[in-house]
Amino acid sequence: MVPSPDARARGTAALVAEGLTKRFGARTAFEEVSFSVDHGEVFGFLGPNGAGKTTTVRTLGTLLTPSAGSATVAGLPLTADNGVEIRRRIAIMPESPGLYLRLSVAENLAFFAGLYELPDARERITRALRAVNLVDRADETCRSLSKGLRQRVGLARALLSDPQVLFLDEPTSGLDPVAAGVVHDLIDGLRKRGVTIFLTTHRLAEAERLCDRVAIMNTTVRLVGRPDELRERLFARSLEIKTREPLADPERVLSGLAGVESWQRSADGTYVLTVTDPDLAAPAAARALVAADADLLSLSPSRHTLEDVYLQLIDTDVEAQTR
Ligand SMILES: Nc1ncnc2c1ncn2[C@@H]1O[C@H](COP(=O)(O)OP(=O)(O)OP(=O)(O)O)[C@@H](O)[C@H]1O
Repeated sequence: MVPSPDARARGTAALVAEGLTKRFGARTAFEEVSFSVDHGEVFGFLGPNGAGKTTTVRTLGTLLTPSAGSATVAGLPLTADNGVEIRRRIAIMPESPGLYLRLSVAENLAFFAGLYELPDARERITRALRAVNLVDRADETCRSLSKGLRQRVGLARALLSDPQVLFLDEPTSGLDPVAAGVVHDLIDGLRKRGVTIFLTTHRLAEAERLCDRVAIMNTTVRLVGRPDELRERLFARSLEIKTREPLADPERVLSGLAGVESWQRSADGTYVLTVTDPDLAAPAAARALVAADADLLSLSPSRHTLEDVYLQLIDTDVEAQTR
């Protein structure tokens, strides 16, 4: 599971894409995609339908040949000559786990261990079943399993080869929140064991919970960073103030405060202060409100979610296209 010590020692990234592009005839699936993923990182790849996420996974996974650009996968340049060795070092869990429904869980895993020509198949299958908490379901046919359990068998299949880099394409697609939560916990467990994970998802809360960094993708990579970094980069910092009654003279109370650039009142009556320095602005605002005899209900920094960041970027793209 853990990347080979020599790869770590060389300080190579687990995954690098530089100007990677894939076209199908006149249609561009993705273009000029560049990013780098560190060993042991969980890297989220977010984007709307048709953004090129699955095609990127298939290209990095050596199933498609790029039209332009270059990449390094699990320490090896992505070339036709390296295809076999790259496939030995990685695993891809596609959106649909691709199991033989008439075979049992263990039979499926044995079949794939044979297909991948893996040594010590029996131990690997036991380890993979343990990793996804399915030891006691090993003899059940996959047909009899729920979608969530089949997804876990798919994950066990991907883990058979002890991959250095694991590509998870929409791993919780179609799962209910409880089943999705189980998959999240399993992904957390893999991260703790040092597996590098490249995760495509539509679920922004999932990316926020699981990923060290995310790339927001819409044919090309629009933004890469930690979720909190992206929030800061895209949104001005602000403070939200709720009072029991509207302020009689808000301009007098809120303008000119230390660390505050401007203020406005939102439709629900909250005062939103755009701030340059929250450490100065929050106490200054609290003092001013007390001095004005206002009944202060709450004063807190505005919380933007990764979903806000995503929608802001994707909306900008839609606007640009319709202009
Ligand atoms: N084999 C193919 N031949 C032609 N076009 C393709 C092929 N595979 C993908 N495409 C096109 O490439 C674009 C990107 O598709 P891709 O499936 O990678 O997007 P995605 O971000 O994974 O979308 P979704 O979230 O809906 O799965 C789409 O316009 C798609 O129609």
